[in-house]
Amino acid sequence: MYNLKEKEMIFVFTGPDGSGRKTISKLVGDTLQMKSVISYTTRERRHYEVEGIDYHYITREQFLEAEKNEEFFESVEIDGNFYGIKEQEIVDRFESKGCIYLVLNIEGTEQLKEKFGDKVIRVFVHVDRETAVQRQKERGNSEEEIELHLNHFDQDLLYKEQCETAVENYELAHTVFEVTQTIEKYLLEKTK
Ligand SMILES: Nc1ncnc2c1ncn2[C@@H]1O[C@H](COP(=O)(O)OP(=O)(O)OP(=O)(O)O)[C@@H](O)[C@H]1O
Ligand SMILES: Nc1nc2c(ncn2[C@@H]2O[C@H](COP(=O)(O)O)[C@@H](O)[C@H]2O)c(=O)[nH]1
Repeated sequence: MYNLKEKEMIFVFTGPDGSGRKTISKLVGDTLQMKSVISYTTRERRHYEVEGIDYHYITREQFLEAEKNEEFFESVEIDGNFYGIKEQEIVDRFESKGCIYLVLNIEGTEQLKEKFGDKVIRVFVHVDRETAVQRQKERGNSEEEIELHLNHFDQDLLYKEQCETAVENYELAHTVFEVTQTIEKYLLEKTK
């Protein structure tokens, strides 16, 4: 397992599905010139997703083989599908910059927090249940998928209290501004 170096940090965007983590993290990452790493998943590609941009879509066999070879930095099973981030890709990212961001479910976030402590800053993004459902419907998620997400919505919300920072995501520009400022503070602190 890769051990983060002294000044290396990971910002993890977490929270319930549909809260806007991917959207916010991308905009904040672009603003701060901070990059992410694309996850591998065995989940089927949704019609609006693109291979190599949203995920790398692989078979269960490929995933299990990679797991056997200890290629994953972290991995989880969610609603019957596997998700993971390749360690080598994390190492490559850290070579070009000392901080990266990831968008993870709560279990994966907690795994990294336990391993790396203060080097992991958790940004919890949240909206109310109705808004999360509405956004997923508008984006074209199936009813079944939304239902699966809702099964752990309330449980996911409880994790907010444990995170280093939390933000409500209603007005996009405002949320991005707030999160950018928060992350900048952590980055400034790191350079001291
Ligand atoms: N502030 C906002 N106002 C309106 N729509 C938003 C806002 N933030 C995100 N969205 C939209 O909501 C949908 C879900 O956002 P996003 O994919 O970023 O969420 P997520 O938390 O990563 O969840 P998931 O894992 O389900 O994708 C997207 O269609 C996105 O464009
Ligand atoms: N722990 C990890 N969580 C991941 C990874 N890639 C994505 N995710 C999270 O999984 C759920 C479901 O995602 P969906 O795209 O199928 O709706 C969501 O919370 C993602 O943020 C990963 O590599 N590890």
